[in-house]
Amino acid sequence: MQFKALDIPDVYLITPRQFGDDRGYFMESFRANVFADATGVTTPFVQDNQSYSSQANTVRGLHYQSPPHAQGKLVRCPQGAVMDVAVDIRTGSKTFGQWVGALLTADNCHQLFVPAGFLHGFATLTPETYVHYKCTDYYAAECDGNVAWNDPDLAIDWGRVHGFDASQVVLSTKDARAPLMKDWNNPFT
Ligand SMILES: Cc1cn([C@H]2C[C@H](O)[C@@H](COP(=O)(O)OP(=O)(O)O[C@H]3O[C@@H](C)C(=O)[C@@H](O)[C@H]3O)O2)c(=O)[nH]c1=O
Repeated sequence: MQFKALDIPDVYLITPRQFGDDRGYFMESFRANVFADATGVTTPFVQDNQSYSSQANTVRGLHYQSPPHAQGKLVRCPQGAVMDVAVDIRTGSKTFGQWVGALLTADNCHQLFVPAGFLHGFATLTPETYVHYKCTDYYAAECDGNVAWNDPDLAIDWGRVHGFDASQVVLSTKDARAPLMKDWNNPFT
């Protein structure tokens, strides 16, 4: 399993090792000791989530849970393809307000680790897309929050070269009403 730190420290792109044969392949998709050694994150993952999006150009995000229930997330795409994005909202961070993204597909088996203190979101690049992620804290509705996926101050590229079409975006009602960063109170002080 390979871990590559991205341009924002603490965000990792993870490539599991595949053992291929005539049947297909086997891989370990998560291993706690290897993950902790590579990232230094020892907070256990306590909840697994899966979402299914029927259409391409669906954006879920940008989401966070505020302290004391902030979540680190280990994200993968077992069917289809997504552009997965992490935005640094850690007050005082040198990379505050910056984003990194990774193409996660069922074929490349890549995973993105998004630490606590980040906004997280993804755009589906294919119909019939599943996203699975492990979380380091339980869902807490009262700590749930979001920021607009298309905030011009963030200027996120949701995967235009991979076919993402912003004019066709599919959003939840909640995400369509999300505030801009400049109008939002950051709970990560
Ligand atoms: C996230 C979550 C939602 N729910 C419920 C609340 C709501 O009624 C329903 C759908 O929730 P949402 O619309 O927030 O689902 P969704 O837009 O898919 O939200 C997710 O987006 C990605 C990008 C993340 O990073 C996740 O943490 C989560 O915020 O599911 C849970 O019961 N447990 C959970 O852990």
